[in-house]
Amino acid sequence: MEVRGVTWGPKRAPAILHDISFTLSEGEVLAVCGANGAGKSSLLRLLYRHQAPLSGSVIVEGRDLWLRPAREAARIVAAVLQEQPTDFALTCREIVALGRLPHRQGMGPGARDKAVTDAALIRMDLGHLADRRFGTLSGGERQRVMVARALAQDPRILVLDEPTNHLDIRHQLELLRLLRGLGLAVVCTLHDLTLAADFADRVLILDQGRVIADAPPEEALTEATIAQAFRVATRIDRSGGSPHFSFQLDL
Ligand SMILES: Nc1ncnc2c1ncn2[C@@H]1O[C@H](COP(=O)(O)OP(=O)(O)OP(=O)(O)O)[C@@H](O)[C@H]1O
Repeated sequence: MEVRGVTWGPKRAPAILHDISFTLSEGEVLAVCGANGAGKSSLLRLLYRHQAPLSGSVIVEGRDLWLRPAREAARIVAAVLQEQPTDFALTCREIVALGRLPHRQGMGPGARDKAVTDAALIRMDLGHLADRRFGTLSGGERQRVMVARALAQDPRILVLDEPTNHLDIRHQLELLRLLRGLGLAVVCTLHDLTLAADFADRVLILDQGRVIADAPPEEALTEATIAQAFRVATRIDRSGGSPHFSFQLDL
């Protein structure tokens, strides 16, 4: 994926994203970090073909994402969003099976659709919940269903908005390890800088809709960039295996 100079903002309002460019290679994991309102979710919406950039382009596998039909784009890019389906009467399996829609031939699901749906349920540790109604699941279980739906979509690029929300520590680590192991290009927003440092190949930091860093975690997550992006004083202890961040309000 190649993002070339994209700008976006709501109609008749100042721009929110300013001239953003970056590339994402196969198998690479990119964490997008930044303060509340920095533009992370807005940027992600351009990547899964939900919103078109006002200028610039998102090129996927050599072609502008917006020149591809929606169904074709959905076979390439899958998204896990913060908003979840409101159709609480559907079972887990039915929601995960929705991920197969861009691939389906003919009327109903075929044998491959069923096999891929089952594999995604198992992969997200949801086998025992497959026939439960979505509305009866806990927040973390619902989040895992949404990731399973995206996996069932069998995409080449996975875009996730705060995927670790609602997950306990074990499920956070399991999810991030799973994402790393998929071999897909992954873009995800993360508020937890330690998780971003441990899990991402690259960290892109947004500040007021502009990229202020796009580099491997140890280069991107510095005391200076964190101070600029989050308006907090930071000390980073890199003496252990993972960096340890401590924060103070006073700059
Ligand atoms: N459709 C819209 N109309 C007006 N303002 C919008 C719209 N979409 C986003 N914004 C504004 O753009 C800014 C960036 O929003 P965005 O949701 O991308 O931030 P974020 O970095 O994901 O924040 P958070 O960490 O709080 O989720 C915010 O100030 C938001 O209010």
